[in-house]
Amino acid sequence: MKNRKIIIGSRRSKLAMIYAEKAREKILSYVKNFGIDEVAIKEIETKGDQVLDQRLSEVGGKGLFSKNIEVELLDNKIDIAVHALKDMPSEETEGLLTSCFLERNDPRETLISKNHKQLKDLSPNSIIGTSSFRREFQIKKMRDDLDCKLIRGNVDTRIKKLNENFYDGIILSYAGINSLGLNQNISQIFSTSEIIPCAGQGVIALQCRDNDKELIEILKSVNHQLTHNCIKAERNVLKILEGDCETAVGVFASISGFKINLEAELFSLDGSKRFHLKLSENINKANELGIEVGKALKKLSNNSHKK
Ligand SMILES: NCc1[nH]cc(CCC(=O)O)c1CC(=O)O
Repeated sequence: MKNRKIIIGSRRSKLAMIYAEKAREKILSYVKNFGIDEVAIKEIETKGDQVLDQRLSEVGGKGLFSKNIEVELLDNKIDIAVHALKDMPSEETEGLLTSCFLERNDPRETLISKNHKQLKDLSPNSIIGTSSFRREFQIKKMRDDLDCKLIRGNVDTRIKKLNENFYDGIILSYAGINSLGLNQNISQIFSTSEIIPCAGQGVIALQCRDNDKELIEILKSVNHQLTHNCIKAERNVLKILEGDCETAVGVFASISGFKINLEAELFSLDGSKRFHLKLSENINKANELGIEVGKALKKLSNNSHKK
């Protein structure tokens, strides 16, 4: 390939731009081998950024953050779309390919609270800001007196709303806060078993057109294989459950030696029932493990997780 310029498209938010820059640097460290001249970044506004007063599931569900960016990719206006994997629907858009993932950032969930209190020390009936049913049910599992209220917006907007006393605490991912350099706000970090993250949390995904052979080759060398194995397992659980943003499901895969461990929990639609599973497989069976756990959870829930 000669003198090709690559354009990366990403959401306009500060965090998305940091993710795009990470992807850019990673690609640049490989391009010498591929004859790429320049890697540019283009900011794209998405519906998920525009509508800030409703739950994502109410605005229109799947792909709110990714759709506009995917359209630009299909229209040849950009060459690579960078997404926070957890914001992507579990089914791939026709004509596109997502098979390159950067090494996972810290996948854990954190509490940011007034006066740096831990969850157990919050006053009775405190208000937690989250727009995710998964986080709501997981928090209530630990403290059933707490009240969860909708919060939307970027990470910094959410912290601002906490400081304006609309909430006593908010739950955010470590990866986002850390990437923005806002760690000093963190009051508590939960282990991935205390609060099982959502599938793909902390993973940056690079998507391209499925017929862009040159780029597919480059992205193959950029891809972090162990992360790839983990998210295959995690996202297969979502596929089997046919979940959307309203599905309250935590899924987390980790590698130890030649094993891949998958822990998952699924809640019924009203949050009253919890189904939990933890299984291990040989690392080259990541796909199968995800399917197995997904099917087992589906059976346990007897479709109580769906409308
Ligand atoms: N849905 C919002 C979102 N999408 C990606 C991240 C950052 C974490 C990540 O990259 O997985 C966040 C914020 C959060 O959950 O704290």
